[in-house]
Amino acid sequence: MSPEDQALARAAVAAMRDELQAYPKPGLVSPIDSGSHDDMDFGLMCRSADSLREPFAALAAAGRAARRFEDALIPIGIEAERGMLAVTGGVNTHRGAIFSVGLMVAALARAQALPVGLTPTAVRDVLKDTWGASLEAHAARDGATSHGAEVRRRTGRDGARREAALAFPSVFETGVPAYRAARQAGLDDNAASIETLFALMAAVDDTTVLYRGGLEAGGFVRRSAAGFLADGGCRQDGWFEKAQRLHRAFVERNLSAGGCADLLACTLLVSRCAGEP
Ligand SMILES: CC(C)(COP(=O)(O)OP(=O)(O)OC[C@H]1O[C@@H](n2cnc3c(N)ncnc32)[C@H](O[C@H]2O[C@H](COP(=O)(O)OP(=O)(O)OP(=O)(O)O)[C@@H](O)[C@H]2O)[C@@H]1O)[C@@H](O)C(=O)NCCC(=O)NCCS
Ligand SMILES: Nc1ncnc2[nH]cnc12
Repeated sequence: MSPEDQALARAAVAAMRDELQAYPKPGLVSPIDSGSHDDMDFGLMCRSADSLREPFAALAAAGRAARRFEDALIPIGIEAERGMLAVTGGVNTHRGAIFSVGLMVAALARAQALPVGLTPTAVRDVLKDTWGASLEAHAARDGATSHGAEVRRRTGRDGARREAALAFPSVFETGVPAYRAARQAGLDDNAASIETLFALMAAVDDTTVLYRGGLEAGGFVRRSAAGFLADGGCRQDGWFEKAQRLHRAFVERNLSAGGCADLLACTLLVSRCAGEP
C-alpha cells in the first residue's frame, strides 16, 4: 500500500472521529453521552473507527487499481466488519461506515489516479463509472437478513445499498453543499458539522431509524431536522440549546440516525480531500 493509500485511510478515520466528536447530535453517541445507544459509548466507537485504518488503506489500494467490487472491495469490507466486531465485542458500531466511507476512500483513490482534478464531481463520476453496475446489482439483491433488508420489506424504503447505487446523492447533493455553505457563512467546524447532519437527516431515509420506529419515526426525524433548519440551523440564536432539546427528544423515543452519521463522515472526508475551491 502506497503512502497515498495510507494518507487517505488516516483522513477517513479522522473524518469518522470528527463526526463522533461533534455535539449535540440527536440520539447519537458523542463525548458527552451515548444518546439512544445502551451498547456503545464514545471510547468504544473511537476504538472501532481506529480499527478501520488498515482496511481503509487496502480499499484505497484496490480502488486506485480499479479492482472489482465483488472480488476485491466486498472481501475487504467483510474482513473489516469482522475486525470491528472483534474490537467491539460484537456491537455493530460502524457496519454502515465500513461500506459508505470505504467506498468513498476507494473512489477518492481512483480519482487521484486519473488525470482529472480532484473534485467532488470527479469522485462521484468514479463511483458511477467504475462500480455503478455492481452497486446496482448489490442494491437489487434480495434475501439479505440485515436490518436494512427487513426495513425494505416492511416499508418499501431503501437504505445504504440504494444510496451507493445512486452514487451517494445524500453526500454529493446534500452533505457537501451544506457543509461548504455552513463554513462559508463562518460557522466553526463543530457547528458546520451539526448543520450538515441536520441537512442529511431531513433528506435521507435512514434504515436505523426505520428499523427502530417505522415510518412514523422516520417522519419525526425528517420533520424535526427540517424544522431546525427552517428556523436558521446553527446560525440562529440559541441553536446549541435547541439541538440539545432535540437530542433529549430523540433519546426519549430511542431514535438515532446512525446512517446519517456515516454520511456526515463521508461528507467531511470528501470536503477535505476533494473540496472545490
Ligand atoms: C451494504 C451493507 C451496509 C448492508 O446494508 P443493509 O442495508 O442490507 O444492512 P444493515 O446491516 O442494516 O446496514 C446498513 C447500515 O448502513 C447505515 N445506513 C442506514 N441507512 C442508511 C442510508 N440511507 N444511507 C447510508 N447508510 C445508511 C447504518 O449504519 C450505521 O448505523 C449502525 C448503528 O445503528 P444501530 O441502530 O445502533 O444498530 P443496529 O445494530 O442496526 O440496531 P439496534 O439493534 O441497535 O437497534 C452502524 O452500522 C452505523 O454505521 C446501517 O446500519 C453491508 O453490510 C455490505 O454489503 N457489506 C459488505 C461488505 C462491505 O462493506 N463491502 C464494501 C466495502 S467498500
Ligand atoms: N455517533 C454515532 N452514534 C451512533 N451510531 C453511529 N454510527 C456512526 N456514528 C455514530
